Amino acid sequence: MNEIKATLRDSKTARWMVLILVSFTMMCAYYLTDAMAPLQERLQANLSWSASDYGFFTSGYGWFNVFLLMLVFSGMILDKMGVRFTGILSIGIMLIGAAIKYWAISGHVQGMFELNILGWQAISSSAKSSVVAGFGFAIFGVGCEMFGIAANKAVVRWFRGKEMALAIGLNTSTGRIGTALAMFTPIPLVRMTGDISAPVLLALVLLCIGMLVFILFTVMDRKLDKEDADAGVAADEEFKFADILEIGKNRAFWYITTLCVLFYSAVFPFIKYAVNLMVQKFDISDSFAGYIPALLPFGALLLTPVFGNLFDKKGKGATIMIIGSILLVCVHLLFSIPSLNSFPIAIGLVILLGIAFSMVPAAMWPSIAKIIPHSKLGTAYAMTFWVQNWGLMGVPLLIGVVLDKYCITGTITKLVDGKEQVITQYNYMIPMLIFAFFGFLAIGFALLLKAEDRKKGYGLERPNIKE
Ligand SMILES: C[C@H](NC(=O)[C@@H](N)CCCCN)C(=O)O
Repeated sequence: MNEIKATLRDSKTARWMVLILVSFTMMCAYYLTDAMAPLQERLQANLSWSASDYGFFTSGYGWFNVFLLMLVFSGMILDKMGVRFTGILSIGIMLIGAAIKYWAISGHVQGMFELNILGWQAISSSAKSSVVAGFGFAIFGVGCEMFGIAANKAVVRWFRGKEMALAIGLNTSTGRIGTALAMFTPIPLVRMTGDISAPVLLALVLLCIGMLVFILFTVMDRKLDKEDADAGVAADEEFKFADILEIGKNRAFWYITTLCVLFYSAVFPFIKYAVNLMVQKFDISDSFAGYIPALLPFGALLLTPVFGNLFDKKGKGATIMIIGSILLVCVHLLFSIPSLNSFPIAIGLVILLGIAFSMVPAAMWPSIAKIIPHSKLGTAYAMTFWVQNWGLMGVPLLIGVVLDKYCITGTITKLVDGKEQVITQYNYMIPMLIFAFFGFLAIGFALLLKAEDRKKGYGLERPNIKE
């Protein structure tokens, strides 16, 4: 009988160490993604952005991923070059993008921008700084998504057959710490420094530390490669174009992917407007408003591993996704009711949204690993992220335009950071109904997934841990 040699992967300490290293960088990336979200009002007042400019800038995250198919290339690079190379490359790309974004909002870009193609106004008059910041965010988005798939693949590599869903859940949770910090640290930082770009600068410094931490991970991962080679563990197959076709033929994959774009379209874009919603609908003071949406990722950060662990031990992955989607619809419908505007309701709804935001990701990402072979996992995650990026790109823009067109209720003049500023007021009912509609469709796809799993026997309702 062949003796199976223990590798670094079999050491609990090594596995969890790897998770800490990868997750720290994930946290820095997520902080950078949302560090400007609480500044919507200030960006509008200080840089003369409209809600559409803010939506346009925010949609920048997905431009290159979607239109230049950068996510698909990222998946190929990941499956061909491995997690170490892809991880370092992605952090480098994030740093370049974030530096451009910083430059754009720190007063170096002034004036208005219009793009006319043969007399047709392709981009209506927008603040130049929002266009340049959007361009930087587009580059950053390429790196951030590339890092996301590399991190998922790294975690699966180290935790396969062990605490896989728990580890993916913890990795995602650490990302959520970044999002939570991004909700409540930027406004105090701007107040302290008097500089609207200070949060982005802090995020850039954090990401440089993230790069160093990730380099430590590559040292451990290289060691595992060597041990695997010595133990005769076959290296992953290289990427082939046929993989895309093969993954594309899997109906369950499309159900998960469609569920993913719908669900995330109702969460990440919501986060971008949540601080403003708290100020304008729930009348929460600007300095405190960020703490409420921070409960969302904070709740998710505590509960994602709980649901990941539940999935590992008890299964019920598809059912968890159905319940999470139902919860999402209920929360957005309640947010849309104008008379429900008290402080406890804001807190309660955000906490419920945090629970939904833990359930679906905790079951969704490990489910992909259950239906797609490991060698094609990078490509599969990339394809899912690509479809998801249509939502991350389109929905914030849609919400910005809807706010400007249908939701303005007036303007008020108030003191912001010691200056009198004119602030546009919005009624958020229509945006919340749009988010609820996405959630409603997500329930349908979660149900289809459960039926497909029953038919094909993928085991999404069965535990992940092999006893
Ligand atoms: C792991 C997963 N990541 C994604 O869905 C990314 N495509 C989007 C990251 C956006 C960063 N704020 C997740 O966060 O659940």
